[in-house]
Amino acid sequence: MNDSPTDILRKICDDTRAEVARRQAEHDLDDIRARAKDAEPPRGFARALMDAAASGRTGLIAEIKKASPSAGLIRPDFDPAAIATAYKDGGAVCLSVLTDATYFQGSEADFTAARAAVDLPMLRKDFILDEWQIYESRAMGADCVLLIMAALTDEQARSFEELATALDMNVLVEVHDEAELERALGLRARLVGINNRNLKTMVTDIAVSERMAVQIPPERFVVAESGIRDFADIERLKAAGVQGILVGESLMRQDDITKATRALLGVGA
Ligand SMILES: O=P(O)(O)OC[C@@H](O)[C@@H](O)c1c[nH]c2ccccc12
Repeated sequence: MNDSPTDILRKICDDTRAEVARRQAEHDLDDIRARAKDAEPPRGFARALMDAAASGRTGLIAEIKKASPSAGLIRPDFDPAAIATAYKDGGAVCLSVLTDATYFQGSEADFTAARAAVDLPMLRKDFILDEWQIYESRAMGADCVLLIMAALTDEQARSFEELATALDMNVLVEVHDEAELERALGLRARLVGINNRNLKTMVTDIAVSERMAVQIPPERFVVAESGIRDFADIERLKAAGVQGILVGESLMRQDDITKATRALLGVGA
């Protein structure tokens, strides 16, 4: 690994730790645990994806993303509830909502507004570095959390997965290369996400998913993430064994999100 101190992921993680410490000062562990216990029951995230795949469709996790470090502001007229509804009408089976404020201009309010607008299972998309954030995710109503192998030790990944599972959430484990994949396969998570974006260079290339999907054993469910733009991309990914996709930017840039989502999935209007 050639992690340098200027590595963007490292910087995001440092800032996230500081931000989490600020929030922990408002809600300590007992408090956030109690809120997680009282949260609305989980919606089956992995099940929704698997049902789609079982009926021959590529399960779309559509992402609500206002801005990103690589693209800057993506959607100025940002209404998470309206976008959630448009995604659902377009055929998304799950939603992902960025809650990181510093780099993605997201928030917990975006997440809860989207969740209230639709009945789709919800991924809380953030940089999870502390068990406190797992309770926090369930407390806001998350049905799935993302665990980024590049940001975690094996021990952290294992214990976070165990906690998320105990709270009845699913886990999407994210990998970008073979070394991370090998570590991820040591976990129990069914859902393995291959991030096409190189977090050091910010370049996306769906060939990363094509190369890696074939290395993932059939009992796992393969999700390709980032840089997916059209139906031709999906056909390429499907041919490589990808069963689900996570798409944000290319849909968030469209005026008519429902229409764009249908077009992406190759569904007639
Ligand atoms: O907007 P895109 O290129 O369609 O990508 C979506 C999603 O894969 C991307 O937002 C993402 C994948 N892994 C992440 C980890 C943190 C933040 C963001 C991400």
